[in-house]
Amino acid sequence: MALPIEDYALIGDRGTAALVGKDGSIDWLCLPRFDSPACFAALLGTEEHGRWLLAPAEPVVATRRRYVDGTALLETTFTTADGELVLLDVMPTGDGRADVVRRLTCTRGTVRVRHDWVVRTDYGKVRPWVRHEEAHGEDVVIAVAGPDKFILRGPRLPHGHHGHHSDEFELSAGEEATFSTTWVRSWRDIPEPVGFDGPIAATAARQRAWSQRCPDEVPHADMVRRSLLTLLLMTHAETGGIVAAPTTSLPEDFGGERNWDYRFCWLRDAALTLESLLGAGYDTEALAWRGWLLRAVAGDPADLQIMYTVDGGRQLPEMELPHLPGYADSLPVRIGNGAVCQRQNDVLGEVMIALELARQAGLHESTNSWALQRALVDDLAEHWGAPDNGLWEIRGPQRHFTHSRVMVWVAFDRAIRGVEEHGLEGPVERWRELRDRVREEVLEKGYDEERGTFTQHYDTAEVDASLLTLPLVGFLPPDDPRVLGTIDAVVEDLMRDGLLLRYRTVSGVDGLSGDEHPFLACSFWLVSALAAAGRRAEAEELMGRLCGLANDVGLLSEEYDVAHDRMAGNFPQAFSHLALVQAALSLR
Ligand SMILES: OC[C@H]1O[C@H](O[C@H]2O[C@H](CO)[C@@H](O)[C@H](O)[C@H]2O)[C@H](O)[C@@H](O)[C@@H]1O
Repeated sequence: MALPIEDYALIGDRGTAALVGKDGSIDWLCLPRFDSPACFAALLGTEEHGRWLLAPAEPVVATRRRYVDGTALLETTFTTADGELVLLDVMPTGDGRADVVRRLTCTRGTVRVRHDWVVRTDYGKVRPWVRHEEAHGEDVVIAVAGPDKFILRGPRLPHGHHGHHSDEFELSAGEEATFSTTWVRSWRDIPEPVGFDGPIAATAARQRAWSQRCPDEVPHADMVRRSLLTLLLMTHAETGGIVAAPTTSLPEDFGGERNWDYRFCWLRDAALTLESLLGAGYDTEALAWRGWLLRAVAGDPADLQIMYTVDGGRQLPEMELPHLPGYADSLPVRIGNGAVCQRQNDVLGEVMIALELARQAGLHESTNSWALQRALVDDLAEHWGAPDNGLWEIRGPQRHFTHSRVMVWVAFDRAIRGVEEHGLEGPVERWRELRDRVREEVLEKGYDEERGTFTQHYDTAEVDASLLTLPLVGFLPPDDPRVLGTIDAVVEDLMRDGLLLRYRTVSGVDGLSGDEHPFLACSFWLVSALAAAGRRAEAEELMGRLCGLANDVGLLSEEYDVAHDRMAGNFPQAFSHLALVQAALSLR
C-alpha cells in the first residue's frame, strides 16, 4: 500500500520524475516522459503494480531525509539496531538518457539490505519478459514489454520469483553498492552504463547553480529555493513545457472521485510559474517557455486549448484505468484530462501578464510573439462575454465567473501596455474601450453591494478564493474598500482550520460529488492580498503556517487535509510552489 503523500520526495531529470518513498521504494515513475505510461505505479495500487525498493531488510528505528544542499539529489538515512544505511537517489540530467541511479552506503555497523525490482508497464498492468544477460562486459537484468526496455545494473543482481526480482545482502561500514535502471526503446541496443561520479556531479552542479540564483533576502528563502528547484524539475528541458504536477489521480477527496491527471502543461499554471520565476529574477527561463507557448498555440486563435502535452501536442483524452485500485481507494484513476475541451476565459489574461513581465524584464519581444498575442487578444474581443468553466475547471454548467471576466480585463490591459509602454503596434483604442466595458460589467454584476464583496459568478451570492487575485493583477487597488470587503468575506466563508478552500462545494457549482480540502495556492494568495492591503502581521503569520505544512524535504501537494494533518491532491504541485514564491516575494 502507498505511503501518506507527504512521505514521498521528488527526483527528476527534466524529462520525467519519480516519487521516492521514505521507505526507500520508488512507487511512481513514468518513462521516458512525464506523461508516459508508468512502469512503477504502486502509488495508485500495490507493489504488484510496480516499484523499486532498496532499504534495510531489518526493522528501521529512524529515517531521516534531505536533499543534498541546493540540489534534487535525495539522501535517505535509515537507522537500524545494527547500523546505518544511506541511500542516495538521483536522476542525472543533461545527458539525453533516462536513468535512475541509487547508491547505498553503509556508514555504521552492518545492515542487511532488501532489493525488490518489480517492473510493470502500462501503469502496472503488464508484466514484462525479464531475463539476465551480459552486456558491455557485465551481467544485467533486462525487462522488455512492447516499446519499452529496462536495464537493471548493479554489483549484485536480484533473481526472479513470481514476477518479482528480489535479493537480500549485507553491507558493512564503509561498503557501498550502486544500482541503476535505464530505459530505452525496446528495439535499441543496451546502452553503456550511466556511470556515477561524473554525471551526478554535473547534475548537482547544474541544480546548485539554479538554486543559488535565488536572492538571499527573500523571506523564507530556503522554501523559495526548494520551490524554484521543484518548478525546474517540472519543466521539460527540451521543450520548455511546464507540467502542473508529475502525478495523476492523487485524490482531492480521499475515497472520492476528484482524481485528475496533472502531467500536462496548463497555459495558466505555466504562465503563473513564469511570473514567479521572473519575480525571483530568473529571466532567461521566460525565453524557453515563450518558445513553447508560441509553438503550442500556433495556428488559428480559435483553436487555442487551455492545456497541451509537454511537446505542445493537443490530444490528451481523458480515460479511466480500471485495473488500478487508486490511492486510498480513490476511484476512478484517470489519465488524460477532459478539461482540455473547456472554455476558460481567464487563461489569456494569465499568459498576457507573463509576457508583459518578460517585456519588463528586458526580454526582446519578437515580431512573431507580439503578432500571436495580438491575434489572441483580437479573438478574445469577439468572445469575452461567453460563460465559461472558470479557472477551477468546474464540470457543472458554465457560468459568468467574476475571476474569468477580470482576467479578460487583464488581457486587454496588458495588450494596451504593450502599445503604450513598449511601443508595439495594435488597435489600442478598441482595446481601451473593451477594457472599460469589461470593468464596468464586473463592478456592476460581479459585486454584491449589500455584503460588500465580489462574488464567484454573476448569479450567486457565493464567494471564491480566486477573487483574492483582483488586487494582485491590478484590477483595483489593494486597499480599495471593495477589495477589503472581499478579503473579509472570503475568510469568513472559505477558511477551514486556518486555510482557504477554493469555494464551497455544497453550492454544487462544480458538478462533482464529495468535498475537497483547503487549496494551498489560495491560502498563499491570501498572504499576498493581506500583504498588499498592509495587513502584514496577518500575512506573515499565515505564511509561516503554510511553510510549516511542507513535508520534511520542503514539498507541497495541491491541498491540505488539516483535520488529519495530511497532504491531498497531486504532488508536488506547481500551483502551490509558484504561489509560495509569489507570496514570499509579496513579503519582501
Ligand atoms: O477540481 C476540478 C479540476 O481539477 C483539476 O484542475 C485543477 O488543477 C489545474 C492544474 O493545476 C489547475 O489549472 C486548475 O485551476 C485546478 O482547478 C483538473 O485538472 C480538472 O480536470 C478538474 O476539473
